[in-house]
Amino acid sequence: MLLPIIDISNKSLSIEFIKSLNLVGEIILRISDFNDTSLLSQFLEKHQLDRYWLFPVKEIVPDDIENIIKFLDQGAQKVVIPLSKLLANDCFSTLPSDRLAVCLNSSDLCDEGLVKKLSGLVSGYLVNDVDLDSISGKFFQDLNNFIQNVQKSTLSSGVISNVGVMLQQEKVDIKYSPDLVQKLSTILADLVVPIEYLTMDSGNNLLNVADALTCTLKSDRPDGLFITVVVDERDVALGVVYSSTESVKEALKTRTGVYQSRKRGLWHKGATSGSVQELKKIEVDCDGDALKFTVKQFGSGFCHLNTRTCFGKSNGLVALEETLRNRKISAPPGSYTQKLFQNPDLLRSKIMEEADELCSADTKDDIAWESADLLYFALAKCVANDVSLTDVEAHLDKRAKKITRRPGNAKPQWDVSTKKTTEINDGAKEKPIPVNISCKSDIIKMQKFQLSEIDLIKRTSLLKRPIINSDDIMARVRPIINDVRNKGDTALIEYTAKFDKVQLNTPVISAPFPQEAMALDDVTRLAIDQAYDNIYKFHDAQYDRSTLVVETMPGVVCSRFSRPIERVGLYVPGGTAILPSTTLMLGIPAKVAGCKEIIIASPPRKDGTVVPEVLYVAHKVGASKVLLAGGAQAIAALAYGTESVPKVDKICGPGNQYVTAAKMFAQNDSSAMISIDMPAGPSELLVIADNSSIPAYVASDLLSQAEHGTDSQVVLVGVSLTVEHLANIEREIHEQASRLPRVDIVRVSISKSFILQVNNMKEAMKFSNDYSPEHLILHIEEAEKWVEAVQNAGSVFVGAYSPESCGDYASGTNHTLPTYGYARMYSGVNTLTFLKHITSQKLTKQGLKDLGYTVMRLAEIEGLEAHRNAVHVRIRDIEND
Ligand SMILES: NC(=O)c1ccc[n+]([C@@H]2O[C@H](COP(=O)([O-])OP(=O)(O)OC[C@H]3O[C@@H](n4cnc5c(N)ncnc54)[C@H](O)[C@@H]3O)[C@@H](O)[C@H]2O)c1
Ligand SMILES: N[C@H](CO)Cc1c[nH]c[nH+]1
Repeated sequence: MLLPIIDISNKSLSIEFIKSLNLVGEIILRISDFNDTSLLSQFLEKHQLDRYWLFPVKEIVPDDIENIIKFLDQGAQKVVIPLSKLLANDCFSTLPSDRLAVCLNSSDLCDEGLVKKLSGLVSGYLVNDVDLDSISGKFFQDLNNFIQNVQKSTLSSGVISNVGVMLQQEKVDIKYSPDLVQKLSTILADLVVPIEYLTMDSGNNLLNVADALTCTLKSDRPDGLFITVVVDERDVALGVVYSSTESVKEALKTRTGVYQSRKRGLWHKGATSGSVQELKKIEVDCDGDALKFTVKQFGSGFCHLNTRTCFGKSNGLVALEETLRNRKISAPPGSYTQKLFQNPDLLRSKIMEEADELCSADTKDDIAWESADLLYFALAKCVANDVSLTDVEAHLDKRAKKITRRPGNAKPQWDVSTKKTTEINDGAKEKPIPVNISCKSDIIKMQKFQLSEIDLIKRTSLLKRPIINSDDIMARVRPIINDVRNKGDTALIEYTAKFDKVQLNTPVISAPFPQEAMALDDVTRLAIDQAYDNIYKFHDAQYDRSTLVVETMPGVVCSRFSRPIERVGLYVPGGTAILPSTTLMLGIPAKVAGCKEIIIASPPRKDGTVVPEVLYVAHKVGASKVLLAGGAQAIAALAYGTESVPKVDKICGPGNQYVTAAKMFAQNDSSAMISIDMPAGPSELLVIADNSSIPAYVASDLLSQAEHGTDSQVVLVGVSLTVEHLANIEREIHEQASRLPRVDIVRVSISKSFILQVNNMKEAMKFSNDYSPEHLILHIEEAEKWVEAVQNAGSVFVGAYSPESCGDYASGTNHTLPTYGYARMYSGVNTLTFLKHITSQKLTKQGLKDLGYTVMRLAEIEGLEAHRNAVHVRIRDIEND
């Protein structure tokens, strides 16, 4: 759409105008002194900008990133770096890609490899110096291709990239028109417009901001109005209204809630009732047919019924804040809340008491309960001092933009830790670590061993996985299985309520699944479809549909043909992560094999529904039912059947210890008559890396498995790594881990994992084969050559550009693989997992005659006379013929 650009040294800028501009999106700020933050600080304070990019003039972008971090910490959404600098310096890759943009020339768009080089580095692209006349020619096509490649390359990252087009400024008659904005928006490009060319009114050669906003919108109403959702600063929906270009113009000019009434024309919200609105933001929805106005609502509320919203009462923290505010104004006699307002000492004591109780809580319920208590008293403190939830959230949002984290150590009086790890790298001064989520200060690191320094006992212990107390787990699983066998659906529903905290009416959804329950956005659907195609291709190629025919001797023909296993149950874990990918990995080979009935089981979401992505895949693979249950209860239902779940012949899929134990139990129970794929457990990975490896890649691979669960185990086998190289890998592990949303899981799994230094590749391979990892990644020179030496592993990833994530999701191989060392004797899930083979034979008279004496002699040796006789009666006839 529109990306306004402002030179902050320009003294004649209107504060009001810039504030209005910021309501419709981010603004690019041109700065000419990168070392002086004061000019920028003054500018930001004066104009109260909260959404902006920084675009330093070319010469001043420093190679060292300290200053960039400083600006990002200060709140810049993105910093723009010239292409040459970005590619020349590795250090930019340590910054989050959603906070960097690159400045390119139009000629760079034709460089085919560029998008790949920039992917994962930046999320904004400014195409500089574009000739206005070229926009309708070849440039437009190049730009379109470039943008499509950018979108494809960021498909799975969830980061949305902006591409802005900056026109050459030399032309005096330059005209920024809504048509131009509209044309670029058709290929998802934004027009960068210097503020001097923008207006909130009208003017010669000036572009009206509201026109630029609404020209990209489409209305599906005959009156051409745009549906507008109005939300408060906490994103709570207040109501739905309509806007026109005129009303948006007025709203931007006045920075208040102005809409278009279908009956009364322009509608200044609150003009008569006093319930006015201060406009905070206007956004366009993803497909350009609706607007969202974020407002600060004054007065009794948004609704004509004098309630805050048109959708009834609020709940949760919003409702609590409202109640506390009301109590502050007038409270019923004896109100405890008012007592708190009047007695700050009591309030202080309660906050301390509840914080202490929260620290001691350890079950899910207790933690939720104690957190609720603490939030109540914390909010009472806020309301007593006129601090709103919005004020609190503004701080959180500001902190979320910071990419360096504070050490986060507790003050001495609260510090209960035994080890005080405040220094990094043996005493080196702690340098800022780009991270935006965690305040924990401990270094995230793996244990370290040197093969030449450990004895055989230690080596053997390193090969073992953490011990699971199977008696204990079995004791928990057995009653669950028995209950499901005896009480069927009722038990399933009870256990889902107990473990997954969801009360279901029915535990099963049958095909055809409702379209709305598997509705996905285009990007997600495309990603799943592409993964589906690759996985299908690879698994289809595994299926040899021909019959094997061998004439073992003249007249003796043996053959073998395959048949699908008819009814299969596929378990898709869902405890800590949603796993549509596992649905693909199990469902596709079952479909390729031709299984008649595919039933997918997965724990339901908190609202009792199935993750739409999982349901979409279930639909694609032709599943007949989805069972909304997890754990041992789901496995029991599949193994024994219930009123609504048909019993299956084979159960496949990974899961936690309860799932694995239940699969093993059912497999050993002959009354269940069931087989399983393999005993798959917590994810694991072994990386072999030498000095040619790229530390950031090695670390990223280790973390990609460590994030699965606290029980995941990752191993790095270092081949003669130099001290410096190993330190780089360790630093990357810490820095990248600290930035992960699942840092708390990683902190535990990484601390249980280890690095083993060995002297050469032979030692490394020997250790890896003995360990038999689920995944093996080779970050070594001539990696391909070493694949031959792999004896035991679930799946191998060869070279720097084969991250395990590709195999986890979309390259084509399967990700349900043997763990726990079972790669010594099991294969991962594949098409054969869902097939069985039947053999047949046909002997001619002559064939039987020639083989008969051998068979009769062998039967004689075993003393099985009936066997011998079955041949004898025939041979006798043949010989008498
Ligand atoms: N090898 C692979 O291909 C692969 C792929 C994905 C995930 N995984 C692994 O699968 C596992 C997924 O585990 P998860 O927990 O996230 O999901 P899950 O679906 O396996 O388990 C969740 C279920 O566990 C049951 N449960 C939880 N606490 C229980 C208790 N105290 N007693 C009895 N039952 C209980 C509940 O019924 C819940 O629905 C992880 O270990 C992960 O590493 C492996
Ligand atoms: N790495 C897992 C197998 O161990 C599979 C997976 C699912 N989602 C992401 N990865």
